[in-house]
Order: sequence, then C-alpha cells, then structure tokens
Amino acid sequence: MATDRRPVVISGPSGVGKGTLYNLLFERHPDAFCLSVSHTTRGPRPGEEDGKHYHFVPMQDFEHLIAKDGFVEHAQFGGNRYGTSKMTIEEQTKKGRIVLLDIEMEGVKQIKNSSIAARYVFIAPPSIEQLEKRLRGRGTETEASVQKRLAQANKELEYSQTLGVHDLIIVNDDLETAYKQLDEFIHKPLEQ
Ligand SMILES: Nc1ncnc2c1ncn2[C@@H]1O[C@H](COP(=O)(O)OP(=O)(O)OP(=O)(O)O)[C@@H](O)[C@H]1O
Repeated sequence: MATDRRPVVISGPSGVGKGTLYNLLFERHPDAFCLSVSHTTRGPRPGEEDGKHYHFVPMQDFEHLIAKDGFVEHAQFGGNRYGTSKMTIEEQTKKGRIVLLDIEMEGVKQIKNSSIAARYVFIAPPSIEQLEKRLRGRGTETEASVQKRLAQANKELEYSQTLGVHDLIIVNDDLETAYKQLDEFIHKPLEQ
C-alpha cells in the first residue's frame, strides 16, 4: 500500500527534543527525508552555508516573494524576515523526499491556512519542569532566554489543546518510545 508522502510539520516548545527526534529519523532512514531550508534576510553567521542552513536573500527579493504568495509561512524577528517557500517544499517532494518542517506556533497557523497539504505533529514535554531541565541541560541558553522560552512554551502547550490542529501529539518522555511513535506515524499507509 502506498505510504503518505505529505510534508510533516513538527512543532513544540523550544527544548522539547524536536531536533533530537528528527535527527534520529535522518540517521535511521538515510535519504528518505529532508528538512525544509528556510529563506532569511539576515546575513550568514560563520560556518553557515547558503542553501544548506538557509537561503540567504536580500529584503527586496524576500518581499517580492511575499507579494507573489511564494511562502507557506513567514515571520519577522529582530528586523529580519524568515520564511518557508512553497517552491522549496515542492522541489524536495519531487525528488522523492518527505519534507520535515520545524515550525513555531504562528507558522503552524499560517501553514494551516495555506494551500499546502501537510501533516501536523506536536511534541510535548512530560512536564514544564522537565522542559526547563532540558533547556538548561542543553547549555545553550542564558537565564533570560530560558525564561522567555518557558513563557512561550505555555502558549504553545495551550494551542496544542485546540481540537483538530494536530494529527498527533507525542509526549517526549522516553526518547526511543517517542521516536517509535513519530516513525510509525510518518510511515503509516495512506488512508483509503
Ligand atoms: N526524551 C528525552 N529525554 C531526555 N532528554 C531529551 C529527550 N529528548 C531530547 N532531550 C534533550 O533535550 C535537549 C533539547 O533537545 P533539542 O535541542 O532537540 O530541542 P528542540 O525542540 O529542537 O529545541 P529548539 O526548538 O530550541 O531547537 C537536548 O539537550 C536533548 O539532548
């Protein structure tokens, strides 16, 4: 039976383990998936490659793409624009890959209003305390950033309770159990 090839939108609070989970998918199913590469107007940081980490574009080009309705979602942070282009998703899907999109809550809302047929998975923490522990354990955040992410996490968790938004909610408690749920959902045969 044919499997579902629609792009998978993965969302959930910062530090919940989204990256950890989809990196396992890449590792265990080489060449089956790709992460959607976003467009941005910010400049590349040292080590970042155009087309790999981001598609780096001038503001004018970005705005032109918005006008042409070329994005499934876009947002502005700190004076820079970020977005996921329809073309990026279409090109990767044509290559036979299942596109994974790591998108925050506002972006999820926009994609749901777009013409893209996608599947929606929300990754939830076992508790806010565990989430805080992971954010701190990762060692990448300042105290202010931890607090900001936890406040945003509460909003994301509230939104995840909205009926019909997500096709699957996975509680990332034991990593292997969570991975198995994600893997099975993605490889599920198409419903008749
Ligand atoms: N099931 C788990 N149990 C314990 N620790 C975990 C689990 N899953 C992930 N972690 C750890 O939690 C931390 C955050 O994970 P990760 O960076 O994947 O989160 P993220 O959701 O991708 O965050 P962001 O949105 O900020 O990129 C990492 O240090 C990771 O090793």
